[in-house]
Amino acid sequence: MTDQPRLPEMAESESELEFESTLRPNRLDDFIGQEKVRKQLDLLLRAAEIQNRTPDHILLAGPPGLGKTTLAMIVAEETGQALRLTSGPALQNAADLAAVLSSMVPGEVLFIDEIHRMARTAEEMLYLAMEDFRIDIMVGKGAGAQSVPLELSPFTVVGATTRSGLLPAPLRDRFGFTAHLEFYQDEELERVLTRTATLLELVSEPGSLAEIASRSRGTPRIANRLLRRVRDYALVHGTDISHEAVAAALQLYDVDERGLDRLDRAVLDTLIRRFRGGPVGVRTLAVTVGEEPDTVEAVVEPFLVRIGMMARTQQGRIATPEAYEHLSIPLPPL
Ligand SMILES: Nc1ncnc2c1ncn2[C@@H]1O[C@H](COP(=O)(O)OP(=O)(O)OP(=O)(O)O)[C@@H](O)[C@H]1O
Ligand SMILES: [Mg+2]
Repeated sequence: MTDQPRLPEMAESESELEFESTLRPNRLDDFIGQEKVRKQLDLLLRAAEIQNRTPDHILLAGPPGLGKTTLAMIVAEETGQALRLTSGPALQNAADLAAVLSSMVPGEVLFIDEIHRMARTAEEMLYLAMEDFRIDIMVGKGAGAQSVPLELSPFTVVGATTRSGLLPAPLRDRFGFTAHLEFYQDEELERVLTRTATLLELVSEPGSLAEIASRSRGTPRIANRLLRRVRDYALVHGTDISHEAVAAALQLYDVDERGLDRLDRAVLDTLIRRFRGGPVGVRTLAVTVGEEPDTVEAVVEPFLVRIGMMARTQQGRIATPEAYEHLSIPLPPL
């Protein structure tokens, strides 16, 4: 899916996807961090098990790389049900969704990634399916077209979105539970990296994984990616995952001490130099740096806001004094 908000710096390749899937925890207990969401999900799944019914529909919301797909797979694993994968962009009309729904087995977990990008007609069919486990299929064309009801076996929808604000309220309301994934603490990312290092049989100097964690923008996917680049460096230079390897590899890939990459810095630099620190709309910023607005909105902005270098105002985005300081640009006189 090329137009999905992409993490900057390194595009996803086939091997990247493989790498990610080998690192996905399969059980809720192995999922690191997100304490609250884990407890909420655990309760929901256990209650359903006791009552011997399919769990409520679950919406997973949050920025890319925080574990939405991983959690969807865990839901299937924990309930012992089959997982069916589809995505918003693949559901371009009601017929696409009808084809998926009519072929589901009872109890199945239907994972709809990027659910905010579904076609409107498919969305309307999904409301009905989620609520009543029933859809109306149109048979025939033109004046002779007829709507035929089709009963479905109960199933659980797990939707994932990086932009829950774009979901129409009626669709949002059909989910019994919405999990809001938060950025991870450095200490949690260090645990993610320790787990990855063990799986990849890497030897690391004390503190070096913490160093990578602190530059990973609160995101497990980025932490794992950076570790992979450091691993490359260590491999080529015949070292362990040392502090020196971390520093050298991250410098090579333009990741600075605070975890900002080239795109983050370009956005801040544009905001400060071209727009005099703002306020400016996030889309204008994106177009000016030549990046997809979705990427800037879903990936860059949340990170910069979180680390206090960008602020959102009614009029648009502004650069904070921390941003000037980080880029070594003098603050304008008041
Ligand atoms: N809590 C976690 N513990 C361990 N590993 C994690 C955790 N969350 C994510 N990961 C790892 O990070 C990678 C990205 O996670 P995942 O694909 O689930 O993110 P996502 O939220 O679906 O991202 P996107 O919005 O881009 O689809 C995976 O390889 C997964 O192994
Ligand atoms: Mg995903």
